[in-house]
Amino acid sequence: MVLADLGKRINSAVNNALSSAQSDYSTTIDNMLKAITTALLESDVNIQLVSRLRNNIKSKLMESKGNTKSVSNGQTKKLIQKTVYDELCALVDCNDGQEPFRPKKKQSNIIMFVGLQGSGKTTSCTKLAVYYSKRGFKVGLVCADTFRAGAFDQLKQNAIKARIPFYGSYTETDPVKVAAEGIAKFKKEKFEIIIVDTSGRHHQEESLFQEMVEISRVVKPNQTIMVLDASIGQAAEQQSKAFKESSDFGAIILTKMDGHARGGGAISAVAATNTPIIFIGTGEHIHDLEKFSPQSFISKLLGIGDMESLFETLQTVTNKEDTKATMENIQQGKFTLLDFKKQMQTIMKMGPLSNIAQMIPGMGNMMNQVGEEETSRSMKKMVYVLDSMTKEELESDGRIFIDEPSRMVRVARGSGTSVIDVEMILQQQQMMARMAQSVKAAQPGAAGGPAGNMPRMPGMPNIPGMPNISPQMMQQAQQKMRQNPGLMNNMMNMFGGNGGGMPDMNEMMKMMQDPQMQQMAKQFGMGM
Ligand SMILES: Nc1nc2c(ncn2[C@@H]2O[C@H](COP(=O)(O)OP(=O)(O)OP(=O)(O)O)[C@@H](O)[C@H]2O)c(=O)[nH]1
Repeated sequence: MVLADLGKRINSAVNNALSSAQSDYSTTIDNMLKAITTALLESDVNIQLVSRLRNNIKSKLMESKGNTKSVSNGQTKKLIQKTVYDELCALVDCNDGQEPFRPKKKQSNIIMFVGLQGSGKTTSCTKLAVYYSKRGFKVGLVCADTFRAGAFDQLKQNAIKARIPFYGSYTETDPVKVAAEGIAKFKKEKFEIIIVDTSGRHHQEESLFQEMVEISRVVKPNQTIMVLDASIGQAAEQQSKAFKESSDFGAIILTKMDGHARGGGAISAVAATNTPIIFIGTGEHIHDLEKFSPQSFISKLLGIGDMESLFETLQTVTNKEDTKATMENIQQGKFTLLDFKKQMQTIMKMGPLSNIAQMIPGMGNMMNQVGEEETSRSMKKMVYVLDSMTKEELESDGRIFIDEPSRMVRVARGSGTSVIDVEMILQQQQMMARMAQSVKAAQPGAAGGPAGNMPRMPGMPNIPGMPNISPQMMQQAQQKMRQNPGLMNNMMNMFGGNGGGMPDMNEMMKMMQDPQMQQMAKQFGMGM
């Protein structure tokens, strides 16, 4: 059973309880808890932890039961959902009360990795290097694994791919010496984060622990991270305890959380040892590293969406200047092809589409319908088309292509696509441009002129993965926006109109709960 199945089973246990025709409150709760605990045990979560969760949920729900005889009222339903959510968060919460490590700019922060061979150490070193490099740190990688032949080549290949400077040796056999040299070199060159990858062994051996102690003494790390393979499930607890005695690591990265049934078991087992899990590895790609927080993890598990992670990701990829320029255009009722290109690039920079979809409430389902590969292919094609346009074309409202259709042929040829592909992009951009006009019309004090005077492409086919919007739907949306300027303001804020150039997540959350917005989203084919 993979983690997504665990989420589904917990959800269905809760939903069954909420819609239960059973008149007895206590029996309904017992049935729900039975289904939840079975699902958790089958995900390799420790039996004592499961039993504690069960008792906590039961006692909290019985305590606040009051005169409730069944779960029929809305208040009780909310209480059940919240209690289950809180207790699941507590199950994976490994907060030991310490302030998390935060690297400081303009000084050398040394991070040392430890873990067994094959746990995903080298991969995670590169992922973390990319994570910090995207946040503006100068990062270097040191390979102090002289035990496994090929370890340096692996780190080197990863580092080159990720464009991270690296240090290692093909001839030196002393890992302590390589680590010291690498650190000295990067410190001299004023690197702000130096990540040291160390050797692993297949088993927890005395020689490995001794090596960790020696490297640690020389390296003097600001943070030591242990890498654990989540597929070992509950055994993660024992492994982390064994390492703790030799290398006093302060944080854990759990790898291979993608598609592994035992991930939930591993997280809860580690949480029980009170060592913070700081990231989880969710794939082999360098961007498949997610900051771990109990709330984010449980929200994603239950398909509620995870705005916290979305905001974090957006912060790293959004170019404030670009967002500001697009917002200025929208305020003037414009949305050029260049604005369109920037939006596409932002979405594509955010990493694998399935990861982004998971963060947005309801979007995961949409991706499931059309398929990630198809959606991703369509988006890439769009970028190729936009890349083949001239500056004049990009800065235009698209009319230029209708006046001179030969431009479409040229762009199609240049991008290796077809004229239909170019037309489809123009249609998408026009749709956004019409929305921008509605936004302008709905602004307080605006003349409120109709927003239908944009050029229209006849008979456009659907774009897989993109909502299919009819002119009627567009009109309805425009009307709703004009009727409700508050809604429009929320939308503006969401796209960065709140002055800081960044989406305002509070506004976004509020907006998602707005019944009108939800109705509109439904019309646009986007679940919320
Ligand atoms: N699916 C998945 N695979 C991962 C993840 N992290 C690492 N891997 C894969 O796990 C395998 C082992 O990863 P490495 O980074 O080589 O492991 P290591 O711990 O450095 O191993 P040694 O260098 O031998 O000590 C590789 O095939 C990685 O691509 C993850 O989060 N998800």
